[in-house]
Amino acid sequence: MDAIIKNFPPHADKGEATAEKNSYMDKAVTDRPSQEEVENAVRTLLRWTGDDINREGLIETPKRVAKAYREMFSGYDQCPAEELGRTFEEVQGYNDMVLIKDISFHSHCEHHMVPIIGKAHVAYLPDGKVVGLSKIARVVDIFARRLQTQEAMTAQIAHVIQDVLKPRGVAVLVEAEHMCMAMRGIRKQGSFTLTTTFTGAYREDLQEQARFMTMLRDKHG
Ligand SMILES: Nc1nc2c(ncn2[C@@H]2O[C@H](COP(=O)(O)OP(=O)(O)OP(=O)(O)O)[C@@H](O)[C@H]2O)c(=O)[nH]1
Ligand SMILES: [Zn+2]
Repeated sequence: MDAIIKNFPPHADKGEATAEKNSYMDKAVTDRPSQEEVENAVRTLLRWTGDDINREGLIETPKRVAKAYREMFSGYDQCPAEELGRTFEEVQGYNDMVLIKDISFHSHCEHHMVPIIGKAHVAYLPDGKVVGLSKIARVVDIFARRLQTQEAMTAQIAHVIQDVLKPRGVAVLVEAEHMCMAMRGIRKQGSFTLTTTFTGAYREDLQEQARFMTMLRDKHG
């Protein structure tokens, strides 16, 4: 496990980016500003809205926003691989699909820093060992609490489960609404984006893929 958990700044490459350097499994070492700096930055954004930063209702806002950001972006302080470290082998030889549906998440798009609201559906085909169900949801949350594109988040969830748990295959389907498309820009409410990543048997065997999709669809009736 130690070999997998590495620490380095996620954007610190000096023109020599490698897949390893940008590993989705890392606990990022961040270069955070001071409390004073971040509160000043929020004041600048408040001025950018056109509001009066000195009115009573906004006095504490910079502090609140700084605190909210630490919570909403807490995924940078956590390592998804670590969550998958504890596994169970006593499952009576169970080796069929484990599917966790409807894992709700809130993320933020890396382009506009506004919410992405959606659900992830994650399945894997065990190879002798399973992981606690909540750990899969924790992995989704960790990646969601970073700035994201939906495509990257979908791939990251699938690949970390594949790399750490080493099941026969992983299937991830993410469905989400992007507030940057609903609240601004094109302003399309209710449009959902679906993304999938399949690894191992799910990628190679179309029947396994179809079974995953059927089990998801069955739930929706
Ligand atoms: N592929 C992908 N695109 C995303 C995601 N989240 C937001 N976007 C898109 O990122 C694009 C950024 O486009 P730009 O033209 O650079 O920025 P913009 O002028 O704000 O774009 P508009 O939203 O079209 O006004 C937009 O088309 C967004 O819809 C995502 O998770 N995946
Ligand atoms: Zn966006």
